[in-house]
Amino acid sequence: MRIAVFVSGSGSNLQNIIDAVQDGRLANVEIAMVMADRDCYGIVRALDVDIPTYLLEDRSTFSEDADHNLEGEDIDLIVLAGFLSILTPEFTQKWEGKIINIHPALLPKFGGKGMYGKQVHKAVLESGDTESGATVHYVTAGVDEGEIIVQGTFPVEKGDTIEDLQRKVAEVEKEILIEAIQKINLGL
Ligand SMILES: Nc1nc2c(c(=O)[nH]1)N[C@@H](CN(C=O)c1ccc(C(=O)N[C@@H](CCC(=O)O)C(=O)O)cc1)CN2
Ligand SMILES: NCC(=O)N[C@@H]1O[C@H](COP(=O)([O-])[O-])[C@@H](O)[C@H]1O
Repeated sequence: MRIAVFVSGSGSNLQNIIDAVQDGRLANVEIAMVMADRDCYGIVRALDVDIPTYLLEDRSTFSEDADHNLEGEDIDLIVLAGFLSILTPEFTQKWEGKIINIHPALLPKFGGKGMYGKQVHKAVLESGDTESGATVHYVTAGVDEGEIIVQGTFPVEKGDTIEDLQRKVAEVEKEILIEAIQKINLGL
């Protein structure tokens, strides 16, 4: 299975996929390309292992530019990994059922436009919820509205900070993203 990974940030989820391919947890999966909508450390991680990488900085045309780069590459799955731009309806329609995203909360709670990174953790803490987690879902034109594939949970403890949630989310994401990709890879 050939996958393309879209990034905007540190690329910890991309690194997790790279590691899983290299150690055999993701057998017969190839990261064919990485595309970024801004200069970010995710690009460094991709270049370190010689993955073809594209920096598409014009946000107004990212979906169109990304689609152009995907043409003829036989991509089976697009993974949004810490990706922060909203893809156009045209793009999500063309690639329907082939785009997944990882979100740092238990959707459908704490999702939608404006809900990314620390904003999500802040909202979870302010809600008083005693459980949170992360979600891998299919991507549609709406933001964070697609069918849920896998979720993982952790307890939110009294006194937890945004940084505590970031750490706990990262641990759960390491598991569920690989589980989701493998599930799709196996046609389950
Ligand atoms: N069409 C879709 N595009 C994207 C989806 C999706 O479900 N449908 N998921 C997001 C990922 N995401 C949450 O998991 C998310 C990312 C970004 C935002 C957001 O509000 N972004 C800001 C801009 C932030 C920036 O560029 O620094 C905005 O659009 O105003 C919300 C949710 C990826 N794309
Ligand atoms: N709504 C999108 C969103 O908030 N994505 C979140 O960005 C973080 C950094 O990812 P990274 O380290 O892989 O770049 C991850 O926790 C991911 O869930």
